[in-house]
Amino acid sequence: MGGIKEYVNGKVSANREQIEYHVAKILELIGEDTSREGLLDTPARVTRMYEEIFGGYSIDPREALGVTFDESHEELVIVKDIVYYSQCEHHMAPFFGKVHIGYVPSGHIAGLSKLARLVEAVSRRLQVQERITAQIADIMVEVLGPHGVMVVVEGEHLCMCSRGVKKPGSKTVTMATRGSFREDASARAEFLALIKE
Ligand SMILES: Nc1nc2c(ncn2[C@@H]2O[C@H](COP(=O)(O)OP(=O)(O)OP(=O)(O)O)[C@@H](O)[C@H]2O)c(=O)[nH]1
Ligand SMILES: [Zn+2]
Repeated sequence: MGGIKEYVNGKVSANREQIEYHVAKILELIGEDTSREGLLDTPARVTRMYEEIFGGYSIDPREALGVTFDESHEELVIVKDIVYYSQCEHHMAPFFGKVHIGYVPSGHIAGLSKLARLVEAVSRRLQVQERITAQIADIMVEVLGPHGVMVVVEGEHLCMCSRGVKKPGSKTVTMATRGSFREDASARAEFLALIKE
């Protein structure tokens, strides 16, 4: 993993005026009338939306996970069905679904809400689903040093639904395993069974 820059580079708020200007330009270039009532506030609204949907750039995911406790529990912990919304980096179209995280602690446990904060920090960016999955697993390893981590991400990609290949309802499932989950097929099977319940 690299330095803090790799994760924290949020610029939307600092560049608000420029973003508004360029959104208005795009509206013009697609043939819209930017002076009509319904579009008057659209550049500012889109910019505010960007602050939200790209808010992950302003958060270091390692800090999001930062609150940990020393605890001797060394059995599987799962937080499942964590809803996320992200934007695909190829089309800037939304993709969204659920993240399931399982880990076997080794001396440190994470505050449960912090796992959801970690998901927010890595997903509210331009992303690909595979990278969200791997980053969550790698940051869990880095911050908690667990015996093992397994992450499953389910996603529906609007760039595959409303355009292009047009296959609404298709789901992408990605998985990352680290440590004990990589070596132990029965641990993977146990995790997969528990997230299905
Ligand atoms: N692996 C992966 N691919 C993604 C993700 N999000 C979008 N894509 C894909 O990125 C690819 C970009 O392909 P291109 O051929 O460059 O773009 P395109 O011409 O718009 O492709 P189509 O979507 O097939 O129309 C598409 O196949 C998308 O489905 C993701 O999270 N992971
Ligand atoms: Zn896409």
